[in-house]
Amino acid sequence: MWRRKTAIVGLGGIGVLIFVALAAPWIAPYQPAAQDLSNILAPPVWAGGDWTYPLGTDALGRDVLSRMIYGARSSVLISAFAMLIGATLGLLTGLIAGFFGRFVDTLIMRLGDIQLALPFILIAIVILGMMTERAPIHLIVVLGIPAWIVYARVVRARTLAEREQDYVRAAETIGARPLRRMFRYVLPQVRSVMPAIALIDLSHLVVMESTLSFLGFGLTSPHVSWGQILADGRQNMVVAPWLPVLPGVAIMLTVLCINLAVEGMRSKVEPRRRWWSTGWRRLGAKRAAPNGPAGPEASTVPAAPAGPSATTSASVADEARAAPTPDDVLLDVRGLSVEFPAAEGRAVQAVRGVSFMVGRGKILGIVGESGSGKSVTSYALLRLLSAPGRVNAGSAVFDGVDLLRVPERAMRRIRGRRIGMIFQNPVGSLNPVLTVGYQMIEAIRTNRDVERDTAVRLAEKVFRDVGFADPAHIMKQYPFRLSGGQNQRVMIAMTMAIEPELLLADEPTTALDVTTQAQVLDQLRRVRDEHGTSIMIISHDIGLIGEIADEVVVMYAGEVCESGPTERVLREPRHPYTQALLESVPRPEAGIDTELRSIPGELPDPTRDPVGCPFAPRCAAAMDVCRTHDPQPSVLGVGWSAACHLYSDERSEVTRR
Ligand SMILES: Nc1ncnc2c1ncn2[C@@H]1O[C@H](COP(=O)(O)OP(=O)(O)OP(=O)(O)O)[C@@H](O)[C@H]1O
Repeated sequence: MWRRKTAIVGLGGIGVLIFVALAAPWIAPYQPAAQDLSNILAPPVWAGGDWTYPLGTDALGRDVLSRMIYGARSSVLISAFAMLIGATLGLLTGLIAGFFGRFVDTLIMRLGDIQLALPFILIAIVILGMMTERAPIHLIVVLGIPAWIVYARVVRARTLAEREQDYVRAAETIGARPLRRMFRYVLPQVRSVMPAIALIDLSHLVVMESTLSFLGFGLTSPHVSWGQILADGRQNMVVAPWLPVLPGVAIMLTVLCINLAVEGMRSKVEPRRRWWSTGWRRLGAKRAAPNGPAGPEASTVPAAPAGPSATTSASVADEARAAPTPDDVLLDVRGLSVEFPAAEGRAVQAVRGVSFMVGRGKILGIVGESGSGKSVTSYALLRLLSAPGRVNAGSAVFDGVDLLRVPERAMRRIRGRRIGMIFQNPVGSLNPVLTVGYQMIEAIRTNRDVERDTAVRLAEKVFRDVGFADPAHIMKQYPFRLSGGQNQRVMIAMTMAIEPELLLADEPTTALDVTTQAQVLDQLRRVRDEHGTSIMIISHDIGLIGEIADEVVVMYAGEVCESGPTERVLREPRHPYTQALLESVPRPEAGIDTELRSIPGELPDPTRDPVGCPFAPRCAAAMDVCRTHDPQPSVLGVGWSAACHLYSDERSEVTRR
């Protein structure tokens, strides 16, 4: 709200300035060079002068008000046109450098470096000093051309990220020429950075133009600029102090208004800073790049959906994909595949054709050992994969919207606001230099249109809800002053305050002691029960998933090996991997003497496409077919399936080892 108000003030000021600049010939009472020699250094009205010259006159008897008005005209026109030249050159060169890369990029960027190393003001003085007559066009060219590098650097960086996007590659495969790809696919994504840079550049140009005029290298008479008025006024500062003050104040107010407008525009052109932004940062700066599947033309690999519609047949899976998602399903992920291209044309296949559903108001647990693809799955859903990771197949329909294909702008409105995330390391996910109260209020106000007082009250309420007896005290604390459990509860409180429909919790209790773990799980249940939030919780601890989840998805080597209602899967695990996972954690019903077993062997090399079942080399029940054929999910009960040959129709034809 505050940001919006300051932006309105800034834009209002700029609007007034533009009006004055354009209407100068009509609103200025005199010509700027007209002299009244009988009224030299007449004082302004507040210093005893009369209304003939409201701002007084200068040493040549010229009306200061008229000169200020015409000065605004010069300053605005010169700065605006110089900005347009710089922005156009910078946008084109940045786009070309980023898009074509290699030699072109090196050449353009080194030219930029050379230019930045040169003292701009001295060069401008030399060039302008060689001219006896200086009109606005001369200043526009001298100020405008060097500004290109400011734009080019930012545009290049954006272009570098954007050209890697699958939809740009897809355009290439359908034959779109480079210039078309550059202007039609990349340019619309990168141009959003321009308004904010242009405004910053504008304020810089206003100051530069005034500085050059002040130094005597600006416009020559009859043109007038604020810098010139300032320079003239300096000579009579003792007898007429208002003369240098008036243009000084005008320059200062102009720069202030532009900066206020920039501040407001930042929220429009940059992704909004959210409470979890530090969390994203933890994942690596490049994660924020959108990485949906390869555009509308992307092929999707048929994959059998798990859950209620899981079958053994790919064709039935296709039918299921076409079927509308039931109303009680909030998130429907089908055939999700993610890869990380590696050296020598290889790729880490982190997630392979994963399908699952998250019901409204339900908790889904995703379990599997380290490296099984759990986290990558959740990052893919939020389109926060670290580069060069990309989704190469699948869909993830969240409340009717495919998260993997929705435009990035719409995705920004979904992330945080509709889908929240809790990270493994809560301390690292909070900004260490801001109090948790500040971060909480910022989170609320970024995502909900409420006044500060309301946000504070809401913050106190949710902090109380997550078990802080004295919310006011907690809100004054910095994250490092709180324990891991307290920080995790802060993160949960932030999520509760924003009330997303879906909460992704990646190992939310890993760093916590058992008592605090229980408290955090309790909080998550309360979020579900009181707000109806659906939760997708990721853990390597199947015992923990058993405690909290309604449905469970067991992942191994990037694939779903078993999924279904938690109670059934944990009571009668069918997939040998699920069984092995359960045998590796203590269970109350197993008895005190039961020995915990570790799973022998290790995960297969993710850069190699596994032949047959990926778990076969570690599976005590492996059969010959397991080493040659990929098992398809077999339905075991309502919403329960396992991808294991033990339950496939062919099992009678194969020999147990
Ligand atoms: N940035 C990356 N570059 C290359 N490979 C990656 C990258 N991030 C993840 N992977 C690979 O993706 C696979 C799945 O990783 P993921 O982090 O999803 O596993 P996980 O089951 O969440 O494990 P953990 O519990 O340890 O986080 C692993 O083989 C991992 O090496």
